[in-house]
Formats: sequence, structure tokens, C-alpha cells
Amino acid sequence: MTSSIWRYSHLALAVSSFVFIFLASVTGIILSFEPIQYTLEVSSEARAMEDVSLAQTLTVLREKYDEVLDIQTDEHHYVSATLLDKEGNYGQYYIHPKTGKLLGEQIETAPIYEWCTNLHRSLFLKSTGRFFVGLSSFLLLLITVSGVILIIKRQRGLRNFAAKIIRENFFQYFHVYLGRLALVPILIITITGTYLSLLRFELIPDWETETTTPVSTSSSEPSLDPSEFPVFNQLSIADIRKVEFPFSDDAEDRYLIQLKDVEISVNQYTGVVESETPFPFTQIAQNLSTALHTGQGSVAWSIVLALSCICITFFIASGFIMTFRRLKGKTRNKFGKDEAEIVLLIGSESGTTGQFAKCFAETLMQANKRVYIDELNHYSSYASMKHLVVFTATYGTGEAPSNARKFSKLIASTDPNQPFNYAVVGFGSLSYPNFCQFAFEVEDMLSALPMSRKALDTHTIHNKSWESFHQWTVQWADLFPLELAVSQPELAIKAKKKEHTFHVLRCTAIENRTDNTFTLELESPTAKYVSGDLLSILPENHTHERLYSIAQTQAGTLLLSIKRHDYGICSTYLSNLKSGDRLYGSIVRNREFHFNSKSSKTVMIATGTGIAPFLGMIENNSKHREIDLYWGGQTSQSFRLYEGILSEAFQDHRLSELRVAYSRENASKVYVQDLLLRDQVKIAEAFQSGAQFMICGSIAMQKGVVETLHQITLERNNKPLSYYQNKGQLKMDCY
Ligand SMILES: Cc1cc2nc3c(=O)[nH]c(=O)nc-3n(C[C@H](O)[C@H](O)[C@H](O)COP(=O)(O)O)c2cc1C
Repeated sequence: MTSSIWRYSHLALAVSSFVFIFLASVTGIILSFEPIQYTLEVSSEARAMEDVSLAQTLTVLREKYDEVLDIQTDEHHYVSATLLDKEGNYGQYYIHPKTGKLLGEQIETAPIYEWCTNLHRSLFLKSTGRFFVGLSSFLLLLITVSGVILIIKRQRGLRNFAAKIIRENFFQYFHVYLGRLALVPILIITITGTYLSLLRFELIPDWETETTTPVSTSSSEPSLDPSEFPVFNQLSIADIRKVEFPFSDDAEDRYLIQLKDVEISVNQYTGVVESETPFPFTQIAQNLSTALHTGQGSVAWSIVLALSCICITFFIASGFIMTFRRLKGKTRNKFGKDEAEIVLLIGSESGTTGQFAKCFAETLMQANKRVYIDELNHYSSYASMKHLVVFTATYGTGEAPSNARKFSKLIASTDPNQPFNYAVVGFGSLSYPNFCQFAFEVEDMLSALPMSRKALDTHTIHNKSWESFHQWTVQWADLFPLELAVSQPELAIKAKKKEHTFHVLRCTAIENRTDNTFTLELESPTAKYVSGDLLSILPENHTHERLYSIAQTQAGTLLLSIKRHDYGICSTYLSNLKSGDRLYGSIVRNREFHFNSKSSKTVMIATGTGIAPFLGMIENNSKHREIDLYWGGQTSQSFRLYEGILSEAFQDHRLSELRVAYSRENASKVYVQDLLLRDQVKIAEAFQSGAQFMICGSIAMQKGVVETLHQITLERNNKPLSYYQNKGQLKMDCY
């Protein structure tokens, strides 16, 4: 079955029961404090002790008090007794099981817990409410099961169930992360809740149990003192639930003792066990279910239950936010499919691609273009189409998202009846082995059509980068030419980050005219960062941020390596900074691209300014882990910018190997891929020994490097590159 069927089931179950589940979770959080509060209020001296026998407790109580009616060990393991003291006071008191000392009166349940219990069990609607609560418990069980299947699919198999989750966005990440963490407690809560409801409605048959009667007489001879009864000496006070004392002196009246799973009656004179009645299975299961469902008797379990209920409320909220985002990507069309000149088709699983496409469509409509927007699964013929743009995400192992699965069949069976230009924009993540694979497949399918003409190369977007999308819109609009000011979709507007002031320490002059690259060293008293994080800068009067990869130097300063683009507003501004100037920016955490200092070997691959984070990682390699750096630039002059830092690191053994490729130095071009191929034996061994590989630079370089690495691992280690990427050995930050 496909993921989407499971997703729809997961959603449909949640929609049908979320009100009840929400109420049950909130009251569950409150109720889980009851056992904790109880434990705090009752004297710890009343706790049932394993090493105190029933005979001991019984003896002290009989000595101290006039009359004892019963002894109980409650579900929280506290001992109490109903008794009449020498002053004539009668009541149920907590007692010290060894000394018989009175430790206070029985505690009444606080009204808030009673109120919550009623709401939790029956919504104050008696049997009808109980039915809905029971049903919701069962539905939550089904939601949990469908959720587990979705996690397995997302993690690409059961084997990877516990593997690291790739962080797409906050709600998705924590929905999966907490789902996995709280899975067992939630399964227990739902199974026990469902079972208790079934019992309540007598839908579970009772197994009759037989009473065994080893001694059938009710003799009073030979008479023993209760403290000498073998059974009372064998039983610990912690084993018993309740002891009812004989009602009268008649030998027919016995001690009735309830243990966890059996009730026994004991002759009050001889101490002989006269009958044993095991509790029915349903009763034992009920007791266990109640303890597990309510946390009675265990503060630790009560805390787990409270946290699980908090997780359930988070799942409800995050689930709805994700669904809302998915639906938000849908757009109403002003023109019919055969009237539109520009057709935009979307392949999206969780809706973000749709939102980018929707913003693009709206901008085109404002520019009076006849636009039609739809899902790839609805691909058909479009009578007036001149331009087709496909925006698609990739899922699973390089597969189509759910609303694009039918596209390959539809395109094979639909003949476009006029020539058209096409462009494909792939949305994906470099954290997955098959980066934007489906977008490339769509491009192949479109290029095979007789009347199609490629307008632009397939453009790939890592991690929903607005910056990258914006670049593509400019390129595409230039084809007309059109002035398009596409507004940023809400989801691409990141939560406002804390802005810091940076002081410019040094800005190198651009020496190499072809490269136009310089370094900028900054210092901030407030910003916290590590190499691999990003510095976000919002140029004045501009709405979209520019991101630069950070190197944290040994001195703790922030070093950037920047290429100045001819018409680049931000890069030109940065290149003109002088020491002493101020700059404002914020830090974007990039956890997926931090250096793992536990890894004994790291292979770093970069071209151009992509070297920046590696400069910091190498400088801070104080544990002298083995680091091999492969760097590609245009000429040896390009390398000069980094030479000082790297040769120092080499001498200090912070850098083990440095391999440089120049693409414009000699007649024959050399790229980093060529160096990797040349060192393929070492590279294959490094993968095999668990080394981490880090790639930083342009998407074009990343594509070439990944292909080469894949070729090496396949030929030398008989494993695809994805095998190592799934093991977390490959980290990429490319743009
Ligand atoms: C379970 C899962 C699997 C994914 N697999 C891939 C993949 O194989 N290749 C890729 O480039 N991106 C992959 N991605 C990333 C998505 O394609 C990317 O986040 C995209 O922006 C999501 O767009 P959407 O919200 O429109 O579905 C995957 C994401 C998830 C959650």
C-alpha cells in the first residue's frame, strides 16, 4: 500500500476523533499528577516493606489497638488499617507496617482529580460518553499503528526505524521524533484504555475460576496464635492487597486475604488455608491495565504517562498544521486548462512545493498572463499552452510525490498538439541520496515529447531555499522578458531570527579578477556559531536574505569566503567593507553540516568559496583527527586566499592531506572529481572504515562529485553511495 493511503487513514482517524483525544490527553496530563501528589502527601513510613511479614504487622496491630477490622496495601503500595484505638477512636489510618504507628488518616481524592476522572472516563455523559471515550482510545491505537507504518516508510524500511531523522521542518521533525519516542507508552495507554472500556461494557467474557478447598473442616483445634500461622509468616505485607479479619469467634468465620491474583481464606484458630480462589484472568488484566493506564504505584511511570499525553496534544497540533500547509498549496484557476498560455504543474507531498508554485502563479496572473495551475497527476492536453513549468519534489528513494505518481503514464498516453517550451524546478534535499531525482525524470519524459523544447536546464532547490527559487524565477522571466517580483511564500519566511552586530576585523582585497573572491573576518560579542552554520544578511530595502557559510576561526572570530557577483547587491556591499565597519546579520543553525569530531577520519570536498566552513573545522581540529581536503579552484592564484591558514594547519597536523585541482591553470582542466578518481582506492577504504565525507560548494560540483563517489563505492566496495549516505557518512551543503 502506498504512503498516501496510510497518510489519509492517519489523517481521517485523527480528524474523526481529535476532540475526544484532545480532552482525554489534557485530563490525562492532570490525572497523571494524582499518583505523584499522593506519594508526596502520604508518609513514606507507610510504604509496604518486602521484609515485613503479615504476621509481624498483625501482631503489632493486635497489641496496640482494641480491634482491627482489616489491613490494606493500596495500589500505591501504602499500608493502611481500619481499627479502633484504645481511646475509642475508629477509622482508617495509614500505619507503619513494622511498628503499627498511626501515620495519618486516609487521604480523600482531591475534587479536581474526581472532576477530571469523570471527564476522562465519560465526558460527564455516562454510558454514551464512556462509549465515545472507549472508541477514541481504539482510534488512537489505530492512529498509532498507521503512524508507525508512516515512520517506517519515511525512514525507508524497518531497519532504519531508529535511524537519524532528516530535519525537514520543525513540525515534521518533532512529529516523527516524538512519535518514535512516545510510541511504547502510547501503545500501552491505548491498549489498556480500550481493554478497560471493553470490560466496562462487558464485551470481554469472564473466565470462571475454580475454588480449591484443601481442608474442608472448620476445626478450632489445634489452636495457634495468628503470629504463628505459617501462611502469615510466609506472606510479606507487600504481597497482600487486603486482609479482612474474622467477623466473630466462630470457626466458620475466617481471615479473608486478597493477594494480587488469588483470594485465600485462613482458619482463625488453626491458621490452615481453607480455600484458594484465583481471580479470573479478566480481573488480573483489569488490575494491570488500571495500573498501567493510571500510573498508580509508580511516580516514574506517571511522569512517562504525563509526557506521553503532552506528546499526543503536540501530535494533534502539529498534524493539523502540516495538513493545513499541504492544503494551502492549492490554487483556484481563473482560466480553463485550454485557455492558458502558461501551465504550471505541481508534484508535492507535503505542500511546500505547491506554495512556491502558487506564489509564482499569482505573480504571473498579476502580470496579466493566462496561467493554469494543477497537479502532475492531472496532466492532460492544453490547447493554448506555450510554456510548461513543472515544480516537483522527490520522495521515498527518488520517487514521485503522491500527486505526481500517475504522471509517467499520463504523459505516455497524451499527445500535446502544439509546440511548447518547458522548464523543470526540482525541490529536494541533499540529505537524501537521490537529490531531486524525480525532477530529472520529469525532464527526461518531457524532452522525449516530439514538440517540446527545453527553455532552461532543470533547476534544483535544496531545503526550500527561497534564494535559489528566486534566482530561477529571474532566469525564467528573462526568457520573455518579463519583470517578475514573486512574493515569498509564508513558509519560506523563516521565523524572525535574533539579529547581531558584527564588527569587521578584516576584508581582503579582491586580487584575482577572474575569481572575484575575498574573505571577510568578523567579530560579534553576542552571536554564537560553529563552522558550518550560516550567516544570514538582509540587504537594505530587500526582502530576501543572503546566506553565507561560516568558518569559526581558532580565535573565535567568524570568517566568510565570498564571491562578488557583477550585479550582486549583497556581495558587492560586503566586498566594500573596511575594518572597523559594522554589519548586521543573524545566525542560521545548520546542524546537518557540523563537523563530527568523534569521526576518526573526514574527507572534505569543496570548490571555490565552499571551502569556508572547512577552514574553520580544520583550524579547530584540536584532537588532530585525520582530515583530507580536496579543493577545486580556477587557478593557483585562487588558492592564495586560503594558503596561509591551510599551510599552518598542515604543519600543526590539523590537516593531513591537501589535494588541489585547478580548472584553468593548464591546458587540461582538472576538477576535484578527477582527484577523487585518482585516489579512488583511498576513498573507497575511507567509506568502508566509516569516515565522514563533507561536500560544500555549488550544486553543479555536488552533482559531479556525487556521481564520482557513487562510481567509486559501487566499483570498489560493491555498494551504492546511498548506502553510506543512509548511514550518515555523507553531509552536503551545496547551493
Ligand atoms: C520521507 C522523505 C523522503 C524524501 N526523499 C527525498 C529524495 O529522495 N530526494 C530528494 O531530493 N528529496 C527528498 N525529500 C525532500 C523533499 O523532496 C523536499 O523536502 C521537498 O521540498 C518537499 O516538498 P513538498 O513539501 O512539496 O512535498 C524527502 C523528504 C521526505 C520527508
